[in-house]
Amino acid sequence: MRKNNGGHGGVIINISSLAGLTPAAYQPVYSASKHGVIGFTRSIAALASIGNYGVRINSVCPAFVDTPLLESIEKEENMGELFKYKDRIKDMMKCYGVLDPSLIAKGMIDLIEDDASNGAVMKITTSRGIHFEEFGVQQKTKI
Ligand SMILES: NC(=O)C1=CN([C@@H]2O[C@H](COP(=O)(O)OP(=O)(O)OC[C@H]3O[C@@H](n4cnc5c(N)ncnc54)[C@H](O)[C@@H]3O)[C@@H](O)[C@H]2O)C=CC1
Ligand SMILES: CCCCC/C=C\C=C\C(=O)C/C=C\C/C=C\CCCC(=O)O
Repeated sequence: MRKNNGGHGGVIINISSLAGLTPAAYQPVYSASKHGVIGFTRSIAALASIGNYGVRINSVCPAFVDTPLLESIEKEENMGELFKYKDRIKDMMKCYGVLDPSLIAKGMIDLIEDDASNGAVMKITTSRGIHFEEFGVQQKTKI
């Protein structure tokens, strides 16, 4: 895929979560993995820019989305000792709302079409729709 390796370039979008930017008390391991996705995305995006890969790498961080994943909290085998908190997670879904998957698709198309976005961290919530996390260190670099 890398232009400097015989490829044609392109766009990679890594799927993180709002739980990759905020603490998630009832999903600590999930949250840690999603924080890792963001760190990896931003780092490899910086390398892609330095190395002239012609590949843009971005990440998307949705809040709750209406998919079968949300049903996973109903199973003790998934939640382990945190199963006792499942009603608190359901309360959060009621409080913040649940996004339609079509909005995540729109956000991803926006990232594909925006050739100025590399290393961007897109957030998608019911309250603010599609928007971006701002970091102190430059997050977007043109490729
Ligand atoms: N649904 C939500 O509220 C949110 C989901 N996300 C993220 O979005 C991504 C997609 O999640 P959903 O569509 O909601 O989940 P989902 O559970 O509805 O779909 C996940 C899909 O991944 C497939 N899959 C699982 N393990 C796999 C493997 N080892 N190799 C290949 N395919 C595998 C499953 O068969 C399933 O089709 C995940 O990374 C999730 O963490 C992020 C924020 C919110
Ligand atoms: C084994 C546990 C995995 C369970 C995964 C289930 C759901 C995953 C959901 C998410 O990734 C969404 C994460 C966090 C949303 C948190 C808060 C929403 C705040 C919204 C807002 O500020 O408007």
